[in-house]
Amino acid sequence: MEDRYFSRESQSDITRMILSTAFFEGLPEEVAERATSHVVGRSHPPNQVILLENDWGSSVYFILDGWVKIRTYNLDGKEVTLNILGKGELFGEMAALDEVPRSTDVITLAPTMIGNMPAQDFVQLINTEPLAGIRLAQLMGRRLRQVNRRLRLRESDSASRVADILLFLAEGQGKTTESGTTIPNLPHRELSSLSGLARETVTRVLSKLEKKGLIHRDRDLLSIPDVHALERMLV
Ligand SMILES: Nc1ncnc2c1ncn2[C@@H]1O[C@@H]2COP(=O)(O)O[C@H]2[C@H]1O
Repeated sequence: MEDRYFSRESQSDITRMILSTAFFEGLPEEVAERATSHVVGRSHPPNQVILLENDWGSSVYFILDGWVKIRTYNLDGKEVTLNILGKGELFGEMAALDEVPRSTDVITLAPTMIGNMPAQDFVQLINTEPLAGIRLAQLMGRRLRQVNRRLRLRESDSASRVADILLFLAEGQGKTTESGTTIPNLPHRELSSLSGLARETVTRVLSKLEKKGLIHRDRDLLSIPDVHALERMLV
């Protein structure tokens, strides 16, 4: 699939989608509209590199649809998935705020639509709108909590570690419906890389969780009827 810039006519859709993300919730309309006035929407095929570790860049990215993986490599050259971000999340804020190179690679995992905001507009927004600063601090706090929890569970059993991964996907992009919280039904190799467990182990644990009624799966979605029941597994 070719990259495709959205036509001018759909720019208002892009703006609407960005304004409906959690980051902009509660911000004065005129402030949010000014901040997003230079955003360019772009759709990407799966497995497209959006950012490369150590590159310099000048944009912050809002995921409008689809999902991306945050990837780095360990000293043996093995790929490590640090996180998977979905619709409504943003990335690229670290280099934008610190004026340092990108800290990781970011790659699409599915057809993904992304809004690119010039870093200077993002920084200006954070500088002038306290609520935007709080939203950013909340987002970074959530990501730090997730990393801490993953470190704490490093030596735990495989069921706790798979539950942790499902929970943090739910925290980032879960949608709550009547049947619980739903997240994308990601390929097991991605959950394996994210949890540090073998793919076969992930497959086995997911089947057990499904038998116990802790998750349900269909082709594209995985639903968690009771998030607290999964939380109780984190030992
Ligand atoms: N552990 C993580 N969880 C979620 N996002 C991350 C994590 N590490 C890096 N990122 C994002 O990946 C981006 C890579 O480019 P930046 O360093 O500009 O900003 C980074 C963050 O937005």
